[in-house]
Amino acid sequence: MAPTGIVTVRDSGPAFSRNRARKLHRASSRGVKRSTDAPDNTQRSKKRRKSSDPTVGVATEDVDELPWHEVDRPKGSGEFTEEGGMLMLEEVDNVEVTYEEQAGGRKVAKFRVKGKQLNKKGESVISGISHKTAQPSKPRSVQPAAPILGVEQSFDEYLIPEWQLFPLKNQIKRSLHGLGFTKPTEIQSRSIPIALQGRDIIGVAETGSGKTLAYGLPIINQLLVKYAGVIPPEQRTLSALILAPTRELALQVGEHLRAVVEQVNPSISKEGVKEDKKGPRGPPLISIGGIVGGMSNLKQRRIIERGMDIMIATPGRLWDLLGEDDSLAQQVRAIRFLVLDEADRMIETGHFEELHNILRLTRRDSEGDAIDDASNIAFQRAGIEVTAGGGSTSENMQTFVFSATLSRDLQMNLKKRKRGPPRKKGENPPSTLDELLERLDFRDEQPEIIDLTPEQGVSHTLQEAKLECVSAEKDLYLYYFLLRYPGRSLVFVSAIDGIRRIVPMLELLGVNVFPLHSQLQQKQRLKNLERFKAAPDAVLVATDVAARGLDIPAVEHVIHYQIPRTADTYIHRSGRTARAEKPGFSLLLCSPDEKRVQRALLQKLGRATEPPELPVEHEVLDKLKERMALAKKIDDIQHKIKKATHEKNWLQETADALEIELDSEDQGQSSAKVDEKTAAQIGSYKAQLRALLSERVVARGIIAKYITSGPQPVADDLLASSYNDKFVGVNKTTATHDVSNLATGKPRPSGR
Ligand SMILES: Nc1ncnc2c1ncn2[C@@H]1O[C@H](COP(=O)(O)OP(=O)(O)OP(=O)(O)O)[C@@H](O)[C@H]1O
Repeated sequence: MAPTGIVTVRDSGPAFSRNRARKLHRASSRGVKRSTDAPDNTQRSKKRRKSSDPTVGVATEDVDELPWHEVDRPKGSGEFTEEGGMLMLEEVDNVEVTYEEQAGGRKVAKFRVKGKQLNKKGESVISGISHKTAQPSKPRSVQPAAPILGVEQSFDEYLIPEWQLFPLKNQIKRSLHGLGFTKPTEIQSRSIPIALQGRDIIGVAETGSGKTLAYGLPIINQLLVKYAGVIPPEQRTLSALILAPTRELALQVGEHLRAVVEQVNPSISKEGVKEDKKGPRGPPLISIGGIVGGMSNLKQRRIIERGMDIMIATPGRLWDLLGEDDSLAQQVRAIRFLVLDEADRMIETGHFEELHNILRLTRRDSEGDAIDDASNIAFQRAGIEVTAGGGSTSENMQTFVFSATLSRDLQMNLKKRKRGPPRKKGENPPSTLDELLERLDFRDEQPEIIDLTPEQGVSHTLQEAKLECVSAEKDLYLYYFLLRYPGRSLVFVSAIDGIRRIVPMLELLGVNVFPLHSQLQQKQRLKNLERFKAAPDAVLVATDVAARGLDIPAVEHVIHYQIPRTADTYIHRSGRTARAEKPGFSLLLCSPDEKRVQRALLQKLGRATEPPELPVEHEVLDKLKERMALAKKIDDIQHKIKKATHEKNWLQETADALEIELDSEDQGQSSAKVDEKTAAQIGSYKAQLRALLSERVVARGIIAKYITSGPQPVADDLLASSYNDKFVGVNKTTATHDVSNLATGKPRPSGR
């Protein structure tokens, strides 16, 4: 009698339940066994369970020929005795299961042992039996690469049914499933089919709506098609150039695309066989590289020499490198995909010229030369040899322009430009962005414009609010907010000086805070971002360098410490939270002197009403004033010391350079005395602050000593941990909750 067992899968889905085992047993005349490497357990088991459905069946022929081996029976398995029960448990490694559709829509599973050589008929050979596999697209000599690269592995579409209709390679679908992206976002479902048809796209959709994969998946798909059945060369030539406005964004886009690619292609050995993650690593199937400012030149040269399929670059650094490397310039000319991510921001970052020159490399014809004498000079200066209209640009290059904020005017202009007469020579374009887009040589007669701009400009899952306070108290309100609503918070300020003041002060107050601005070294910028991402309660104080595109998981709050200069900046800053359908909160701190700017901002955003005011527990706020005053005193003194030390160093350096001796007065003996006194003062302030920070702030009406009595006994709440950790007598609530309750007129839930 053939042994009875369980078919299950090691790497996906839970083990079979007892019930399921019984049903499986019924579904197969020979009994079922346990496989440990089939990819799609859950759905497959569903099909088996539905075996009464005539269109779904499982071919079990030859199953017994697979190299099964017995494994220990789990404890309690003897209970499965009804209907014959489970007598033994077996498993098998490295078996791939594919489904073949047969007449009448019946699906039949075929089994193949991975890594086995194909015979002459393209069949894999195992234990003396043959199983048909799909043929590689071109007949090829037998080589180990074929089973992995030549044959697209099966993927059970039912695992992510909402991606089923998208003609993407199975590898991508498997990866989307692995990443948990079970359905496309709206911008993805609108863009991907069009991009796969070879069309150009201008896509506008709210922040955090998945624009990166909207353009990224079609690019990866095309590369998978290109490499199907072929071992990619060690040295790649560039297929896609993605331009992004900031270093962080460029690196993040790279990580995002790499996550999709790596899920399915851990690595390819020199022989083309897919290796285990722990095994020897060869070149990746799709190579993605980043070229950004602030990275070592040597490292970037290495990346370029190694070659890549997809390059993500900031325009400034790429233009520098193009000047040094003719072959790179030639590769850029021949790219298959050009992407401008956050196109509108790129022209704000002062890299318009570089961007414009890079775009010119991708133009097919000499039309651009009439508008472009200046860039001819730039090319000569940079030492780049470009023959206008030269034949090496690709005819089928696709262009994707994406942002959360491309004005409707601009989109209209783009349409008109294609239909209407060309602009006369000497006539200025309506805006810098229009001018930029004019440099784009869309191969498409009429690029597809997908405009999903939300009416409010910001993500539909964002709760907005404002808090009016005088400038001098913004620090206090900020500190209050961070304690009152713990969670990952991103604070935007308009100038680096503000960061230099706010960060040390919050540090003194015990807040886990990090700075991010353009004057920090690149390494430090990335390190701070990583630290911010790692701690759930961390605070990042940043300039608008962090406003665009950064996808930091679970940012709960965005605080505009100063009113942003433009509506777009407000939208992008606020878009660092409420991403991928998650809720988020944005708070505008507004002082009386900013009121006019705030009104103008709201008008630009098309808002008829102001955002609701965040309710504040004033009695708690008052109690924070003492802490804040001490922190300010300490910070002021430390700042003065730093400044004095800096001046002293400068004096000494100048004296050294002039080869003169400083007398004792110059050397600042008196300042040493001041230092001692000051150090004592700082010590005393710090001790006071420490004492205050060690106590929890107690709201009015609470008698902390008598938590079980008094006008408001709080013991029950403390036991239930429903209180805010930092404030006794104030309930744990979210800012979104408090503001929306206020808007609906419900009683305030927080505090008492
Ligand atoms: N189909 C999907 N399902 C679930 N999450 C997704 C999906 N596609 C992308 N995401 C996730 O959504 C988040 C936002 O994606 P992305 O950074 O591409 O947004 P964006 O539209 O470019 O935002 P921004 O305008 O701010 O740059 C990312 O964390 C990404 O991993």
